[in-house]
Amino acid sequence: MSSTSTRTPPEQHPSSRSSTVASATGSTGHMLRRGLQISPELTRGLAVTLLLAAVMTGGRVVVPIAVQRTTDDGLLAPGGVDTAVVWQTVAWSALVVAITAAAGYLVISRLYRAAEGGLATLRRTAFRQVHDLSVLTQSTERRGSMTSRVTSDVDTISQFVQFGGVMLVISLGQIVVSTVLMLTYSPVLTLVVWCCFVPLMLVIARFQPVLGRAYLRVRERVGDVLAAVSESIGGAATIRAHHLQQRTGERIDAAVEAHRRAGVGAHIRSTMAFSSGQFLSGFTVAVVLAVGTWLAVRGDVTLGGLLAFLFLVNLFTQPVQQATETLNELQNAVAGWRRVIAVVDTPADVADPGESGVELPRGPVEVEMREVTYAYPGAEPVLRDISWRVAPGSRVAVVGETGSGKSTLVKLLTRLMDPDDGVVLLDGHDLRTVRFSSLRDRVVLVPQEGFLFDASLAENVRVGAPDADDDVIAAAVRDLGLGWWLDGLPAGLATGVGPGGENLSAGERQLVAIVRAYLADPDLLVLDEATSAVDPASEVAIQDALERLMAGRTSIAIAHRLSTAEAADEVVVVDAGRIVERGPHRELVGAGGRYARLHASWAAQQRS
Ligand SMILES: Nc1ncnc2c1ncn2[C@@H]1O[C@H](COP(=O)(O)OP(=O)(O)OP(=O)(O)O)[C@@H](O)[C@H]1O
Repeated sequence: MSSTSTRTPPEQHPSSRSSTVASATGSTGHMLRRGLQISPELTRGLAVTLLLAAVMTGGRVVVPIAVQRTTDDGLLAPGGVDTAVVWQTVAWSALVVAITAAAGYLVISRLYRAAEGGLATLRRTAFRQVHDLSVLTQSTERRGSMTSRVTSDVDTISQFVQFGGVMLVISLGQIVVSTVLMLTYSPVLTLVVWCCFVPLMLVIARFQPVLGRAYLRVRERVGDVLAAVSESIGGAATIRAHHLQQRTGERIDAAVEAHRRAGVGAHIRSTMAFSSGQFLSGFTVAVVLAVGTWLAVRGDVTLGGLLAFLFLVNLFTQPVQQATETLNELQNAVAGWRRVIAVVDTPADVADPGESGVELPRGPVEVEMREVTYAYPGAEPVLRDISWRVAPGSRVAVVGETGSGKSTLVKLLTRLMDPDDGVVLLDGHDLRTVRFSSLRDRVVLVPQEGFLFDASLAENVRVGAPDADDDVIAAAVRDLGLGWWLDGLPAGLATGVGPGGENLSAGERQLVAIVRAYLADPDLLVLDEATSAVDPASEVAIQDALERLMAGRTSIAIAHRLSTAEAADEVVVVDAGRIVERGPHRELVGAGGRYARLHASWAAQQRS
């Protein structure tokens, strides 16, 4: 028996045997559309935001117009300085600037709200999906890498959606508005401006996929760093015990170095785009000044027109430069989106039939496997043609050598995975047709290495029955004959178990698992017996509590202890993925086969 009982987790459906989560493929546009589909908050109220953004953009052209009017119609008016025109223009400009500022405030606050809402939904969706993926998919993806998909990859998206997306639209609007105004002042100068900038735009367009790949590499390296770090923290005790500090340090260094290189590569590429934008802005202003002065001397533009034009060039070049930066953010965001969407869109390979599924009635369960075969992806079958029936209320011990397929059998019985061939039945119903909610109520898996949360004992056992109050929990502990244990704990049920349950002994962790399972009150108990040794007194307490837990329920235990096999109604011997012997303990010992040999070695071990 082991440290935790968990209710069979909700898993999803069989179609795909692929167990890995890579990065989603598809064009930037496709990724954006899919991202917006997953987080509808990002586009909610967008029309109003864009309208306000249009006001904000339109308001920006007031300065060049004001400059032109005050210069040409005010300061250089044919009849001398016209102060009325100057004051009037200044007053109007002040009003428009105030409105523009208010619109800007509203745009930004609306964007932040939409972005935070959308990203929270994305995080939640991705996180739930991580739990819906089969154990197989979860175990093939390194934990840190999976964590980075749900956390830091989502953060990269936030920078873009908080401002970049709408900035791109505002920039585009600003380019159009300034171009129209520039045309009214001087078509020739407008042509000059566009001629300077078109090459940059073409370069940027060609550069985007390169940047996209560079940022995806950065995201992947972030995942690698997190995976290496979390593994080294999780395995700290083993690392110390085997003096692996140097090797672990080297692995982390290598991951950090790869991340550094990827980061520098991406930033250098984006800086090249940014610097070329800056260079071209300066260059354009210089050319406009030269050509504009020549046109002014010829009388083709007024002084006010030229000054206004220079402001407009600034209005034009600013969003073009901004756009290069925003496009970088976009590529970074799309790289993050690719990795998160890959999680969200990975077909969960064990599906809940949901409302249309079967609701199993309460009472001891009959379990049956019919010609079940299972192979892990890309490997030979580890279970072949297993046919087996467990009568309601009976107690079965599954034994076999290490690697024979016992744990795989348990995963199929609790629907952590589905078989490739054959069927697993509970009370005659194919497990695939049983609602998860019903499965969770009726079947409880007590894994070998369960998880204890860094919380009180009460909170940890409440995993089995979330609604149980302290009195119910205390009563359950006493029902299991463990009152002495509870009474001896420093703070009773409020005792903290520590991270991973480290404040408890191995035996006590097993007791927590038993209480959890008892509170869950299942009809079928699937036990993966712990191999860790405990002191004789704890062993007796565990055995006694287990007896009480199993009473009146069907139970299937992977047995590592002789006593469990001896007490079972039936022993099933698994060897190389097949059931090779089955029957009551005494009969099998008498038969002198594989079980008899296993039993003899157990007995010898116990004597020694
Ligand atoms: N996630 C996995 N991916 C690929 N192969 C796996 C996976 N899990 C188990 N296997 C392989 O399947 C075979 C059966 O493993 P299983 O864990 O079911 O054996 P077991 O009898 O429970 O062993 P033990 O008593 O040591 O726990 C082994 O060869 C193992 O290497």
